[in-house]
Amino acid sequence: MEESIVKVKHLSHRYSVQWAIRDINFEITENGIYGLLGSNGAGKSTTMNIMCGVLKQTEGEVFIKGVSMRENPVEAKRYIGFLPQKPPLYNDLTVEEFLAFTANIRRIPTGEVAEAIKVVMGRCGLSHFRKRLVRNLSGGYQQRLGIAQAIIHNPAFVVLDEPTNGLDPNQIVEIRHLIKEIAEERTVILSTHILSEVQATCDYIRMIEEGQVVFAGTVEEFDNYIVPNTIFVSLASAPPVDELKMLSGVEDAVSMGGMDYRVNFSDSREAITQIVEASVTRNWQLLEIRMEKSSMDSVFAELSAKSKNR
Ligand SMILES: Nc1ncnc2c1ncn2[C@@H]1O[C@H](COP(=O)(O)OP(=O)(O)OP(=O)(O)O)[C@@H](O)[C@H]1O
Repeated sequence: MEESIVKVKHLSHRYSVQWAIRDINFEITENGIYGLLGSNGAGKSTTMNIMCGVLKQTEGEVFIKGVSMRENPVEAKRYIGFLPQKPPLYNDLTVEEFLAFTANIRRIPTGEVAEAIKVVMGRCGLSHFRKRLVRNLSGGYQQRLGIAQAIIHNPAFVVLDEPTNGLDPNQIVEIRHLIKEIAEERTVILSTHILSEVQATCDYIRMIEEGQVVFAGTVEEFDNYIVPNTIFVSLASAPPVDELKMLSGVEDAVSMGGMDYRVNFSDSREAITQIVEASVTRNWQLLEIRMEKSSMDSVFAELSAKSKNR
């Protein structure tokens, strides 16, 4: 049996009267970068805080490497590195001092602290700034330090809550690069409400909306979830849609109003060839033909609407 890295079972949480998350279930058994995607207030931070043991759930269980976070929090937390939405940095310490403080909290044996700091500063590109006060680091380097404190004890599982939030475009690229590097050796789960973030960084997606998981799969599956690959066709002299449906390679066609059609195909090359040929011989006056891949944004909008209509 594959070893479970993290298992979330029937997780629900209520702040006073309102449920923030309701019956969240998932299991991660393979390394990779997992995106927890959802709009603001969807329940991402609540889920991450519970997974990392900084918030106690109302119902359900979280297991990290088979260890219950509720029953054995100290042991479960050994396997986790966590960068909360607001990085827990101390402005008046230098980078090195802050990492020494973190190493202590993480119970790294005294004799191993210096080496652990050196390794993590190298990994996160912080070595040049070891003597700099945290307050004097740029936003991007503060985030690097936030990631460094999350991995200093070499955890198998790293949780990053909105790791690129508030960074400028260059810093975002650098942090994404760093996340990919640290994920080479471990499982990373990151939250974001930005679709392009998931596309650029993640292998898998869990989408959460109004406290419930509405999608779980690979980024590619997510992209194709609602609308399968189709062909968009625009014909100035629009024929009845049935004529398109009769063409070989075409499985179905719908009129989108005016001159536009969406065509489902069994064979894309055959369908395109047939449409182009027919538009010449039957004088349909082809204006445009292109493959359509559902955009992440449209999938996101549809999934959000679906979860609201449930
Ligand atoms: N401490 C709290 N007390 C009461 N309600 C809270 C608290 N923290 C979060 N909530 C509510 O719980 C719901 C989920 O919030 P959560 O912060 O988990 O969402 P999120 O997906 O991380 O959103 P964001 O991207 O805005 O941080 C929201 O409706 C939020 O208002």
